[in-house]
Amino acid sequence: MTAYAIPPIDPLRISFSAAHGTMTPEGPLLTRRMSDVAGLFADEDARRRAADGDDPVVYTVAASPVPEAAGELPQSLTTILPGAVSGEFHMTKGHMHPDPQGEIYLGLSGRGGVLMYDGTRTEWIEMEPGMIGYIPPGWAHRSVNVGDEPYRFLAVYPGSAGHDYGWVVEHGMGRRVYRDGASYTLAPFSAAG
Ligand SMILES: O=P(O)(O)OC[C@H]1O[C@](O)(CO)[C@@H](O)[C@@H]1O
Repeated sequence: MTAYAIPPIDPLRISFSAAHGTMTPEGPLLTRRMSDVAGLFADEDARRRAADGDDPVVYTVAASPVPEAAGELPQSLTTILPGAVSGEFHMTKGHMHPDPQGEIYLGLSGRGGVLMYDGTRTEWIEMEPGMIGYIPPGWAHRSVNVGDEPYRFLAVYPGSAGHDYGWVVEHGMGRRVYRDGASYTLAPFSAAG
């Protein structure tokens, strides 16, 4: 199956591969390449050059068939490929839940983090295999790969939470995450340009 199931759905046994980022049974698979993330990185010219070049995959999201519908608890595996644009690490677009509800991430492989922003305060949670990152209601969230291998995590979230990407475009995310030697540093947020 490569689509969400239609409620009401039966109880499901879902297996996932931390090594391959797949779910069985499968739901929708989303692939975001450099050409899909205009305006995401601070250095938009460098992003455009990468998109016009080999247009690398920035991240994929493999969902189970559990639908994004009220009352359901969908899950997905996100894999952020290693890399950076002018030193700024690969990341997800980031969004706010228009229906303010929490979400959990479970780190599966690689090194990453969750950047959260509520419009005033910024929080950063380092993620690694075996770590749960909790995103409370009212916090926009973006995941970042700060390592040199794919960073993968399981997300579980309320099906009616929704994805508001416009909020992040309007308010930013508080910080940007840059390579700093073998580690990383959080810099003040700047608009893409
Ligand atoms: O929707 P974005 O910000 O591109 O990021 C994808 C993330 O959002 C989710 O779809 C749900 O929060 C996750 O499965 C995934 O990690």
